[in-house]
Amino acid sequence: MRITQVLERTAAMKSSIRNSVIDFSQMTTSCVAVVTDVVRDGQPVIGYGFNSNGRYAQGGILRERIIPRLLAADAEALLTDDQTNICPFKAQQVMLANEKPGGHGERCVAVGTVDMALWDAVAKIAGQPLYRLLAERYNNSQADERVYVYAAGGYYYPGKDRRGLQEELRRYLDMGYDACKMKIGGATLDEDLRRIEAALEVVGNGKHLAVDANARFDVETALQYAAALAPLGLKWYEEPVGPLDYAGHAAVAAAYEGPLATGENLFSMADARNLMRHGGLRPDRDILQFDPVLSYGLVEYLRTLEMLAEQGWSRRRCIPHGGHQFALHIAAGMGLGGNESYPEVFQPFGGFADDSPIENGYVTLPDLPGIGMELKAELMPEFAALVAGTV
Ligand SMILES: O=C([O-])CC(=O)C(=O)O
Ligand SMILES: [Mg+2]
Repeated sequence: MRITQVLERTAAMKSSIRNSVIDFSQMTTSCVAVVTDVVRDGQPVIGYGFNSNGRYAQGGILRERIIPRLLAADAEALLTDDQTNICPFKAQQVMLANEKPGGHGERCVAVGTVDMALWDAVAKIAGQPLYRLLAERYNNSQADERVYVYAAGGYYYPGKDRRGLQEELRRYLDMGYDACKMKIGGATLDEDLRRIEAALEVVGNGKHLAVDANARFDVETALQYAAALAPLGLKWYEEPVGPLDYAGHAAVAAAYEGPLATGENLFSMADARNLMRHGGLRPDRDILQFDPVLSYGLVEYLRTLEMLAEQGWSRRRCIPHGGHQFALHIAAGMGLGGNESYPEVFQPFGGFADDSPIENGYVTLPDLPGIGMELKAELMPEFAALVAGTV
């Protein structure tokens, strides 16, 4: 068997929402298809991937470096030793040939996007949903049959008032979510506190509401917010300071008793390890949000999970960023604490399979081999446009 083509295109992921640091009016993502000569049900197996959200499309790096390396490799260099399936670990070595360590830039996103498509193909070739394959290979066959998910939204957008925020969060609860996340840091502290109060009226109490500052604050402002948030007993306070400011995280953790969440902008096991070594985070309460797609893919994420175990952290503290089905499978297969969900934003990439209702904050995974992109009707045209006429 061999990989016959690796296709990529840029898709729009834009909307008028903004968090405290960026708006998403120009946001894009790369869609990737890994085409193989393996035939299942009369069709060649194709794996699909996209680059999560929050980082722009990676077309240049994909076209100039990553894809040519894969296509130039001997077929066997990308396969398992018994030659029956693709080996994402070997593929990662090929994709990262002649790349220096550290300073990850955006290549980690490009590699992670292809990695998603490779794992989709691997699971389809094996005839299994990805989460079951992962559980069998890496988690003593202990898959979670349902995964905790929370509804991320609560963005700022033009004309949106507190009532608009309340209506949005109410829709999430009506869909079956039991917790929501909203943005802070894009308004004054006073206005944010009024927004949070309005949100709490809908969700009931702080246990059902997380807030996300998107790394907007310096340490002093983060501490001011921490003091104001402390009495609310929130689910978590996310990215209070810059992702690489480990001492800043430690200062906030020392002052704020409630759970902190962070990690979506750390893009390698080595960066995650620095956070664990120096960020003052607490294994009994804090949440780690490393996104497997933004950070070199599942191959690297497995290294990160190993590192966390060495540092004495349970995998249940991990709730990945990105609201994609890939991380949902990883959460179910590897026994993570849950996964983010974007029920309304970042469409058509946000959200899970069309027929997967949320019940009391949990979602079950479809039985289809692979990741299940095919079960999200509005998403598939993004990939179909990529492969049309090529297979
Ligand atoms: O607004 C964003 O960039 C997304 C984000 O932080 C999240 O999902 O936690
Ligand atoms: Mg965030």
